[in-house]
Amino acid sequence: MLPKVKICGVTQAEVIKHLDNLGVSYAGLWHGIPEGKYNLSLAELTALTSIPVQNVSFTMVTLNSELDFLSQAIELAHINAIQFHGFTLPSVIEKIKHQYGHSIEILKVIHIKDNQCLEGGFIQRYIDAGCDALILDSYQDNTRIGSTGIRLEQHVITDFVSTWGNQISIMIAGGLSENTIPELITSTMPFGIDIDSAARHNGIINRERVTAIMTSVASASMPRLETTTVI
Ligand SMILES: O=C(O)c1ccccc1N[C@@H]1O[C@H](COP(=O)(O)O)[C@@H](O)[C@H]1O
Repeated sequence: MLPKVKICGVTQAEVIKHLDNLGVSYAGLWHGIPEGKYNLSLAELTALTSIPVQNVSFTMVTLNSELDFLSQAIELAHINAIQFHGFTLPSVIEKIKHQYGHSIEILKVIHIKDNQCLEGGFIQRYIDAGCDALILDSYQDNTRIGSTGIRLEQHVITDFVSTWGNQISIMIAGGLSENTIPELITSTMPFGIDIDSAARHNGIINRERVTAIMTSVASASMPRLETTTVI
């Protein structure tokens, strides 16, 4: 199975249609990211998630852990998944899962700084709370919580996947592009990849950029043919 692709920070209806046609699995829509450059109001989130799609899961990306805020978005917009960025408590995830069950997929970002996992002691609790997948991403500080441009070192990814990959699906984020995807897929074959910056041209998500990413994922995932030398 091909790794799933999430493209993050969508703000336009036309982009949703492109992502859906290109076979992208998750469209990340920012809501509850104060002053975030792609942040959407509830009305904008509701409008974008009303577009009919075949493939894409509408994924609300948020730093907000307040239950009233989350419930309002779930009940008014047509979201399929929530990506909790930042330091959400496992109890919040447990409550959302308890209330909405399988209708909302939960992706929890696990932040890596200087090769250390900042939520190291919480991973089992996130899994037990009902998270569907974890996203490993690089973290700099409170002002650069995502899109840091810092790629995770391969040994950090390998260690994490070998420790937790038998319990939960793992996605990888952090400065990925069509140039770095092949190495990641060959060495790790993650459940999914999460991309923001590399999907853009002049700051706008671009069909050609996403096509390059999808092509890279598909070709890197093809089984290699063994060559036999006949003497
Ligand atoms: O980009 C940000 O500043 C940001 C802020 C709050 C939540 C998420 C944010 N970015 C997310 O980081 C990953 C990886 O992006 P990239 O490919 O490294 O540019 C993605 O989910 C972004 O939306």
